[in-house]
Amino acid sequence: MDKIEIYGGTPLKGTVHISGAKNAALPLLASSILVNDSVMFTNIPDLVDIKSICMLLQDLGAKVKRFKNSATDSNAENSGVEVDASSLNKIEAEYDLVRKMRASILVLGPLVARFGHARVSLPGGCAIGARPVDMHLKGLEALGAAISIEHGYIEAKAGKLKGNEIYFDLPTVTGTENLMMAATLAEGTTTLRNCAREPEIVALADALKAMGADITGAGTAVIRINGVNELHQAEIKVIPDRIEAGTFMVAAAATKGDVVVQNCDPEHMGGIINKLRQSGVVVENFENAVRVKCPGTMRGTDIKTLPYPGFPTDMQAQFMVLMAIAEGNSVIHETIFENRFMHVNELQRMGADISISGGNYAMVRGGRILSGAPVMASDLRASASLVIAGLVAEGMTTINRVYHIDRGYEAIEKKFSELGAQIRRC
Ligand SMILES: CC(=O)N[C@H]1[C@@H](OP(=O)(O)OP(=O)(O)OC[C@H]2O[C@@H](n3ccc(=O)[nH]c3=O)[C@H](O)[C@@H]2O)O[C@H](CO)[C@@H](O)[C@@H]1O
Ligand SMILES: C=C(OP(=O)(O)O)C(=O)O
Repeated sequence: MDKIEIYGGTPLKGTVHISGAKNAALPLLASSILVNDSVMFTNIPDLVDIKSICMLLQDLGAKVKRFKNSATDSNAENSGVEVDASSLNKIEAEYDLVRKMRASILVLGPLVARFGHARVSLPGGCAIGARPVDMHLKGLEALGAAISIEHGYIEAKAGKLKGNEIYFDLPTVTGTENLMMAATLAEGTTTLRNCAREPEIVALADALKAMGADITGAGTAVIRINGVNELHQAEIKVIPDRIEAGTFMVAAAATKGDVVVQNCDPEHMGGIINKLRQSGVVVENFENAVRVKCPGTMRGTDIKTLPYPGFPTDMQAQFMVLMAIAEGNSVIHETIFENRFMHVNELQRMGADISISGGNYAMVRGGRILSGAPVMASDLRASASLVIAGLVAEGMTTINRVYHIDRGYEAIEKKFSELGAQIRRC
């Protein structure tokens, strides 16, 4: 099993190029199921999760081709994917493919919308929490699908889906995406209320519109979809990964470096930039880039994870490292997932002073000097936090189980090496 070794203490310096967003690319690739033709996607990151969804689409019968698109992308290697779902001939997403990645649930809405029938393995929980899909299922029922759960599979049957009013109890990202995709081919109008407002949802709505869908309101709490009979060919470019960008920004600040994070959208990163500035980090915004420097002492600042545009839960673990070394105390309140502090024990092994209270509060006593240690990655963003801790720590850190990181960070060692870090995979 791969490990990452880091010899810490070097301030990061230079420019890093951000890849396409995993959490935008996954629903986009799933949306190709809605089209009885081919759809071309560019700026697709080279990640294990992308391979997983491509394998799932292929297993359903779609033709999936990876290609390079050096004309539009800076990371030309493997950056394009063409999906032709006209040959799709299976409506069952099997357990062996779904268990690799929760986001496989995103094929449910498109399959029912196009074929009136889908069988998708229940994705189950994961290291960060239970992660139910009840709102996805209630929404599909409201559109007229009969849902049953048997033998670990969700079965959804419908004639043609019919537009309806759907109110989400909580703003769910993949739930909003699944229902938005399902409603594009439903008869009549669907109104989704209390929607998630993440940039990835706007990106999906824009892509569906380019394919011929009639959608308004994406990025607000109310999305309206007038169903159309069919969608058509399109070429879609994936938006930059705001979480990858945020991870490099935190790493730059934590190592007291000076880094230009290129190919990102500062508009999507307000929550992250705000907290960095409150901690005393200098962040300059440009049109498609930010520059992060940390000339002086960093201060602890309290953080509460919230749905977008609030501070993202996917940046909580990385920020905790910054708070552990900043002067003063801070409280980190995780409100989205019930079990997203798995990195705390590992950070403590490196010298961080953190205690958990009430299950979802972490009290971080800052001003600590971290020291390298062997640590274990438990999930994707926990792995990223351990990489940042390793970059800051004195001496050698070895991160085990780094397969988690390959789900969501393209060429992470290469990108950090190019900024001067002493990091290698072994
Ligand atoms: C592939 C992808 O885009 N993943 C992101 C997506 O996950 P994902 O879409 O799974 O997360 P949700 O937005 O659905 O989860 C938000 C909250 O709603 C709850 N919930 C969700 C659905 C449901 O049917 N019932 C229910 O109770 C969840 O347990 C959680 O407490 O948004 C999360 C929150 O920003 C991010 O951390 C993930 O990186
Ligand atoms: C939790 C994440 O992803 P997923 O929803 O695919 O598990 C993430 O990207 O941090």
